[in-house]
Amino acid sequence: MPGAIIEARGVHKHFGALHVLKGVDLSVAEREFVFVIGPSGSGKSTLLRCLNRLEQPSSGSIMVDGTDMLDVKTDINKARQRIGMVFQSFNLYPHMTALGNVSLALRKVLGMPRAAAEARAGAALERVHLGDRAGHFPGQLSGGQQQRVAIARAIALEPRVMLFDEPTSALDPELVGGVLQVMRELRESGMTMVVVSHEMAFARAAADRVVFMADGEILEQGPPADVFGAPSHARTRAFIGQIERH
Ligand SMILES: Nc1ncnc2c1ncn2[C@@H]1O[C@H](COP(=O)(O)OP(=O)(O)OP(=O)(O)O)[C@@H](O)[C@H]1O
Repeated sequence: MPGAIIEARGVHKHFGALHVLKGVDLSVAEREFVFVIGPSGSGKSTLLRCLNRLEQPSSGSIMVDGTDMLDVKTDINKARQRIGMVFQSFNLYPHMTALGNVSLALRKVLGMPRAAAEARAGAALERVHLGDRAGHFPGQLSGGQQQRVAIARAIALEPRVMLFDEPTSALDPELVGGVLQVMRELRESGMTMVVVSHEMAFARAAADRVVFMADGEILEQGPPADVFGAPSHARTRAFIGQIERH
């Protein structure tokens, strides 16, 4: 794909005898919002984790922002600085404030001096609408607010792409909306995003492209209106039908 910022080709991943990714090709254009859906165990998280090499693919090629993620000569920590990731669990330090958590990442990863790191961390917290919670500890924040701190921590590093792995799955339903709103705003600001999530209404409303995975393969993909409205594959139809009955 011309202008792709993520280009994964023929990615296979085995965990022992388990063949989890079976030759996945995924290209993501700059500023594109790609939403990956599919049944549990289909390999969605593994694919996402291969993109920033949290998992080492068994074979294939992965280029992100011009960097060969699988080349042994690639400085993987440096490459990962340009790939923000948000997980289901927030992974915040409980003894540090929201500002402390975000600025620590800047100091550790970018080596920024404390004052500059705190200024940038404060701006990132503003972007996730937590400017007034900068001095709060994680235990004083709701799950949704903690996840927004985790998003602030990722965007403060000014990544070129953001990966989200089930970012709202651990949240009570009433806290999901605030996190999705922040993701929507991030997308509107032009961030390239790949999201694995079961938030189908959000996928319909906000994604540029929906990718349906089953059994380690991409079975179909396209604009949300097509994938949800007129899925071409029986497995997609079954999956969407099942989700919508719930
Ligand atoms: N580190 C690992 N070691 C062994 N098996 C793993 C590992 N990580 C994932 N798997 C297996 O790989 C398969 C795909 O898992 P993955 O988490 O990628 O699926 P998923 O589509 O994201 O599912 P879910 O929606 O349930 O998160 C599953 O069978 C899982 O048990």
